[in-house]
Amino acid sequence: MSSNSGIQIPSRLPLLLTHEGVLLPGSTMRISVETARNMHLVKNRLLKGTSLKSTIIGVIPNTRDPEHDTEDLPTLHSIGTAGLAVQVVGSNWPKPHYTLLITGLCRFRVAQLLKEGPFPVAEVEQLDKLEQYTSPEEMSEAAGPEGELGELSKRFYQAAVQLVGMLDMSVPVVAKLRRLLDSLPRETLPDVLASMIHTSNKEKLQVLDAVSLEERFKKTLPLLTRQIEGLKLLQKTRKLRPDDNKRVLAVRKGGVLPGHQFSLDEEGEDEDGDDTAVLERKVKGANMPQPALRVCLKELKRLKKMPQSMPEYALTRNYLDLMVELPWSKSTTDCLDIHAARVLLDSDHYAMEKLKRRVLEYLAVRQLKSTLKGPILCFVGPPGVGKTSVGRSIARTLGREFHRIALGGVCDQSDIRGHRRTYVGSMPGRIINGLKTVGVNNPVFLLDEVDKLGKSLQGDPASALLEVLDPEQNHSFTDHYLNVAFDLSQVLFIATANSTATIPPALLDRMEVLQVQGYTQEEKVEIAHRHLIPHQLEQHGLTPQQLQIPQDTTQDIISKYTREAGVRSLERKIGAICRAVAVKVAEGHTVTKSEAAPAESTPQGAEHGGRKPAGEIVRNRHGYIILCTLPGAPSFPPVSTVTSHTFTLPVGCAVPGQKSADQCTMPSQT
Ligand SMILES: Nc1ncnc2c1ncn2[C@@H]1O[C@H](COP(=O)(O)OP(=O)(O)OP(=O)(O)O)[C@@H](O)[C@H]1O
Repeated sequence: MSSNSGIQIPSRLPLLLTHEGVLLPGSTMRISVETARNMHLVKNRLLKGTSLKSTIIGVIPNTRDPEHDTEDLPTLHSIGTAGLAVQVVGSNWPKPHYTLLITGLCRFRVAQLLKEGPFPVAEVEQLDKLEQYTSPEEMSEAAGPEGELGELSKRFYQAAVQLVGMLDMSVPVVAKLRRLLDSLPRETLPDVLASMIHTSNKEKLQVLDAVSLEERFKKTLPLLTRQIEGLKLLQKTRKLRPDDNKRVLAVRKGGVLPGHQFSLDEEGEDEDGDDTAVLERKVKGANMPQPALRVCLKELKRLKKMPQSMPEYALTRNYLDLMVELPWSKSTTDCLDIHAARVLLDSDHYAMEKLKRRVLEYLAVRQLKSTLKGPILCFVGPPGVGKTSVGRSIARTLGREFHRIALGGVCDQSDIRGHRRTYVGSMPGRIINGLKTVGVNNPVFLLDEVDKLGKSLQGDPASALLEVLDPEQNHSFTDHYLNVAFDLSQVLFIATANSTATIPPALLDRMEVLQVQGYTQEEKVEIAHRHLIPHQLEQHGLTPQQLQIPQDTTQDIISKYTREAGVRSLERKIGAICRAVAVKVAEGHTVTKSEAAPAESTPQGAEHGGRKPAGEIVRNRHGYIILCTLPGAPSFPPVSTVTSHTFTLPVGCAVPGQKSADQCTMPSQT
């Protein structure tokens, strides 16, 4: 249907190729500008042009697979829609990006491609009549009341009225749509309705290609009927099960209403409605206290009224998601068996009697009084004495969740208390985040390195901790982001510090300080053999048969290789030994007869006067034995003194006379 009368579009149009759908005349579409071609069009034509003519562009559906779209121009679909760019939104930072709002005017056919770059320009032939106004009567007259087109347009109009009648007329946009149906020329109805109802891109493309009006009516009428049937089914399902939103969704997803593009119809609103309905159910089922529930319901009400495209929608949604995820009344049951707790604590850590006693006391009182508030303990001691790891062990003993909050270097109070929601990128603080992570309201929170909190212009995090760590106040801890109180009284807070000197007095006053002393040499040897060596062997995939470390060797490592109150370096040294042995094991060294011969008979043994040189790993029949780790120092005990009873490791021992000549130097720690 060529147009000779009415408004004419320019005969040369710049072309915008889009993957984002099919623009039909009479509808408006938002198109994101991504390709270099389209970017040039926006920059050189839309942003530079000053006349109305320069805002008219040709929109052509890009039928090439977006995954394989390249710089070169694809084969152009022969029919496109001339559109008016009514809005160009975008920014040049961090990289140029634009979004166009385009209103479709009429169809055109690409007559000839005039240029390809930087953006394509084509000579076009206008296919639709573009007039200011054609009344429905004029249209009927033109088609003739008895003509097939007249009949088709009448049926189409009636179906459209039926469809709109099924929607909720109290919604302003629906009422407007009803008025629009009467005022629009009927020839425009197929395009307008096809862009509103659920149609796939392929179906829209067929409507676009239907140049003859009759064909267009024929193509869109079944789509309209399908939408009506879908709505009927939806309404029937609702009547049957008014509350079962899932069923409604399933009906939709089942293909009654295919396609998932933008539409003004009821379904779009429903999906949104379902989403908020699910959220509402979650809010009501989150068992939150009344004040928090009130706030949530208020926010939910606002959310329902907000369009999804509004930035605040996402913020409110995130807030509500967090609120429903928080463990307002979810807690774990404490394991109050004192005997089992004692065994567990002893199996995890050697010594540390004071700490263990305090935990058992807490357990005992909890047995007698179930509403006991969580104490706030502060373990103070030198690095590596097991303050952090005992915290983890306490959580395990109590059967509670464990969460560690590293406070070293934190200098912003919003790290603890969160940001107010008015800030861009606002987040809850670490306490609320931790609760969300563990999902229960009675975890063990380890506030690690509380003495290393910093101060800055962003406030003093130590002051923010005052409320958290005050048993009298923390039942109503208010994070700035949540803006409602959360009860922290069941949380067991354990702080760790290397020294009390840098802890602000007000904070220190709220905590029960338990000093953890450094270990004696004997204690370290016990810790090494009970915990560190088995742990390191496991970490390096070695068995106790493959590496046995005599107590004398451990003592030597402790006294000559480590100078510390804790056992961290000791653990590292043992790790280094394990790595060296792991290399030997991986190389597949097998013990030969000569290797198993007594060391005294070997030249090396003689060279050292019967003593092993320093820093050696000596292998026996069963595996490897570390004799000494002192490089060059002659003070380690001769192998003959290493007997089975000197081993703490349960399996295997060095048997005198099985020393090997296959020796290597003690690995340096890496
Ligand atoms: N008494 C002990 N029994 C068993 N293992 C221990 C003992 N003391 C320390 N350890 C071990 O020492 C290592 C270091 O401990 P941890 O990290 O808890 O030290 P810390 O006191 O928290 O140090 P920092 O103050 O530097 O944080 C851990 O692997 C831990 O298991």
